[in-house]
Amino acid sequence: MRVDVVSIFPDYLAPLGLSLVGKAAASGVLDVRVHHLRDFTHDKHRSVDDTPVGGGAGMVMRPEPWDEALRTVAPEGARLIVPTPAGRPFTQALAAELAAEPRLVFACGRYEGIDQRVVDSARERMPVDEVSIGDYVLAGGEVAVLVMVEAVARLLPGVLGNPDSLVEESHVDGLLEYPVYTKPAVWESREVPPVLLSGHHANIVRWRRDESLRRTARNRPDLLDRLPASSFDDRDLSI
Ligand SMILES: COC(=O)c1ccnc(N)c1
Repeated sequence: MRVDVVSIFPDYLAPLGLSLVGKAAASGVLDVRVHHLRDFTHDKHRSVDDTPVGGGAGMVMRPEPWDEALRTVAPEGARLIVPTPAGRPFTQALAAELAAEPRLVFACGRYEGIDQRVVDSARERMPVDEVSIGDYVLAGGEVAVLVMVEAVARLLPGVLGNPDSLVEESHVDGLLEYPVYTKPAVWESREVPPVLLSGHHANIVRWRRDESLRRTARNRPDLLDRLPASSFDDRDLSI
């Protein structure tokens, strides 16, 4: 997968060279390229923003540099992702969808955002998703790109040492993941749940599902509402 990121703060994307994503890039599974938006300006001041039409506070990012950048960086076949608080929610399902794409381009907005005509124009050439990583506002899209690229990269074949880790994790089966424990069996008088030491696989599986349901009911009851009734058996209702 090739990933291109356009930003006025390219250094913000340096963490993409580290850890899991960095290893994926080094192994060739991921080809990450960061571009400075100001390289697509032609005035003396390399300006990328201007005052909002219709008034209002702040500045809006000009269409011309963005259009040139995206036409240069995002050829046919790429999928454009625009991080914005006004976007559709970024979810594990969307991460999985994006992980199947051969080429992603991320446009990092700053100020009050990018002139909407840039997105409208790009939509005539490629799939465009305006995506939010949560119900809060950031100073720019760069942090959201770090989040999304990591969530996508870890799903790519060969990136995670043990792909089984992807099977039982939060949001994969619609539930939050169960609590995990390691040695020692007793730590500061706190015991690991005995069932986990029982060696009884079926009981361990049952206990873990019960804990997933309890954690989901406590922290994300909205997720339970989305699950089909067939996801639950009679025992679940007693939790
Ligand atoms: C400037 O971008 C943002 O503030 C942003 C991007 C993606 N998700 C958010 N929740 C905010």
